[in-house]
Amino acid sequence: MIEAIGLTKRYGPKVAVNNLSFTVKPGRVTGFLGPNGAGKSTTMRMMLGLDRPTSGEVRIDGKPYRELKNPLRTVGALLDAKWVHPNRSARTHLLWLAKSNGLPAKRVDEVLGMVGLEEVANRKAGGFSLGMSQRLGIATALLGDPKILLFDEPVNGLDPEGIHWIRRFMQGLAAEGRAVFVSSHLLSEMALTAEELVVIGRGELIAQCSTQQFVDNAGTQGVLVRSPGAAQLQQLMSAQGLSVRSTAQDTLVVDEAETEQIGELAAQHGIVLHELTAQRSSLEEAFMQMTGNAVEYQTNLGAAASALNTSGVAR
Ligand SMILES: Nc1ncnc2c1ncn2[C@@H]1O[C@H](COP(=O)(O)OP(=O)(O)OP(=O)(O)O)[C@@H](O)[C@H]1O
Repeated sequence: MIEAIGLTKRYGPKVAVNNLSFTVKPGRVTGFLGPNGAGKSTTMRMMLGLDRPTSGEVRIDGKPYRELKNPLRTVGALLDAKWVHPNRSARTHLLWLAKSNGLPAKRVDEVLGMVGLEEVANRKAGGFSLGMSQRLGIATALLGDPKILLFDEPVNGLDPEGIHWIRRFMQGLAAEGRAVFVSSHLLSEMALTAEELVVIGRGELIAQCSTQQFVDNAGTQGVLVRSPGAAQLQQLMSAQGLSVRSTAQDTLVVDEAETEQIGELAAQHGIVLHELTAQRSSLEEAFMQMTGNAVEYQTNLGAAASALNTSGVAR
């Protein structure tokens, strides 16, 4: 299990990560979601002891990374798939790492087999495609058979087959009881991969909840109404406390409303409707709105938070 507690990182005046607290539990894939520049890589580096927090701490099985007796046997990480000497073969790279960390050489063939690189194991890693490099990075992370795995944007730049393979592989690792923490800036990708989400925007926590909860709440609901009696209907809806905007002479958009409610109101007052359509913004749009605007534009904080009206959500 990983616990981030009040984690903060400043680079001069820039606050990259701000008072971030969350937990990563074993037996599931936890997605670490946030747009580019949100602070995901900085957080992961602090988790691995590669960057020192300005304040706060990360505990891995109750201890900071630097106090782990056998770090590679506890935590495996893929931060940068191209971090391999280009003239070394995949096998030599893994053997060198295994040797320098007191791990048995036979583990190298095991991990090469797990990621499907046996046939190219003696080729120079410099000539590997991005997908092969990612597999080698994953093999490296698995070398110490760790219970905790961190992957930073592992599917970036991969083709659909590579993405599918990594997704299934991470889910398999979680099914073995490992804690898998994987970052991405794509909600659609994480919705398919992760069971739990930690969502950040501009360095701050927006939500930690199940993916299902997040997806159910992320798309804001509205209703589009077209009516020759739009002006009268707008007055009636405003009187009921609904937020209504007129987008054309006969067209209204009502936030956070249900079609039934509006249809019944119109019927009660004999107002003719030409159209009554439920609208749901796309998940990715809702996510960008929450993570992009929530922190920078304080006036939008309420709207962003109400879109996520769940108990596991930061406000
Ligand atoms: N060494 C550094 N010095 C100054 N600013 C930094 C440094 N490292 C990161 N930052 C800034 O901190 C913020 C968070 O960066 P970080 O790379 O952690 O975000 P990210 O969510 O991983 O984004 P990406 O998906 O683009 O990698 C960014 O604004 C970045 O410019």
